[in-house]
Amino acid sequence: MAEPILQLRDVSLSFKGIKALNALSFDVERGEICALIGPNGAGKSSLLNIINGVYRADSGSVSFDGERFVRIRPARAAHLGIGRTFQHNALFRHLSVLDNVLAGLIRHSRTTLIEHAFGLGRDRSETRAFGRRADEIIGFLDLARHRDRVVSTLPYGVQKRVDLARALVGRPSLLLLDEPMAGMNQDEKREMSSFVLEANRSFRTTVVLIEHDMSVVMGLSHHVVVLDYGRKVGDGTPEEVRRNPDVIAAYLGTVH
Ligand SMILES: Nc1ncnc2c1ncn2[C@@H]1O[C@H](COP(=O)(O)OP(=O)(O)OP(=O)(O)O)[C@@H](O)[C@H]1O
Repeated sequence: MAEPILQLRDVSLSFKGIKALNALSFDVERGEICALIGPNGAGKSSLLNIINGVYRADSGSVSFDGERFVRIRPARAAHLGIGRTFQHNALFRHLSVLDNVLAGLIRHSRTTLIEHAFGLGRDRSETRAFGRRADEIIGFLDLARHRDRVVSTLPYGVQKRVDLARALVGRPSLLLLDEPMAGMNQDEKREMSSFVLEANRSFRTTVVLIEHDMSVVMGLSHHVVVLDYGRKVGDGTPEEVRRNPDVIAAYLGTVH
C-alpha cells in the first residue's frame, strides 16, 4: 500500500499547562479528504498550526511526504507543498481578487531582488507564468467576473472562495482548510463543498479540513478524525465515526 502523505505520531502541545493536544497519532492517505471534528477548544486549529509550522509541537513528530519533522518553518511547509487557509480569512481586503491570488505565489518565486528591481528576464517570464496560473485558478473557482474587484466589496461566501484560490494557486499536494464554510448559508456551503471536491479530484490535492457542520462533513469526507480535549476519540470512515459511542458522547451528543 502507498505511504500516507501525512503521519502524526504522539503529537503533544500545551499552552501554560493546558494540554491542547495529547499524544495524538493518525495518518492521512494521499488523495483523501479528511475532516477534523470536535467541540470548541478540542485542538483542531492547533493541529493545523503544527502541520504547517506556525506552532512547534512539545513532543512527537509529523511526517509529510516521507520527510519527518518536529518543527517546520511555514515557508518551508509551503515550499514542500502544504497550503493553508485560515479560520478568519487573512485576505488583503483592499486589493483585488487577482492580487490576492498572486500573493499565494510569493513563496514560489525564484526571482531575486536584483532581477525584480531591474525587471530582468527571469522576473518578466515569472510574472507572466504567475499571471497565467492565477487566472487558471480564478477560472476554476468561478471567480473570473470578480477578478478585478476589491475583495472587501465582495460577498462573504465569495471572499472565502478567494481565500481558497490563494491557497490552491501554489498547487499544494496537501491543503489545510480551517473552517472554510464558517458563517456561510446552506447554498454557499454546498457551493464551497463542490469546489473543495473538484479541487481534490482535478488536482489530486489531499485535503484536511476543520468543519463543524456534520452534514457537510458526512457528505464531503472520506475519513473523519474526532478530537476531544486534545485526544483522538474517533478515526474512521464517516459511517464508522457516526456509530462510535465515544464520538456521540464527546461531540455529536453535545449542543455545539
Ligand atoms: N495561542 C494560544 N495561546 C494560548 N492558548 C491557546 C492558543 N491556541 C490555542 N489555545 C488553547 O488550546 C486549546 C485548543 O484550541 P484550538 O483553537 O486548537 O481548538 P479548536 O478545536 O480549533 O477550537 P475551535 O473549534 O473553537 O476553533 C484551547 O484550550 C485554546 O484555548
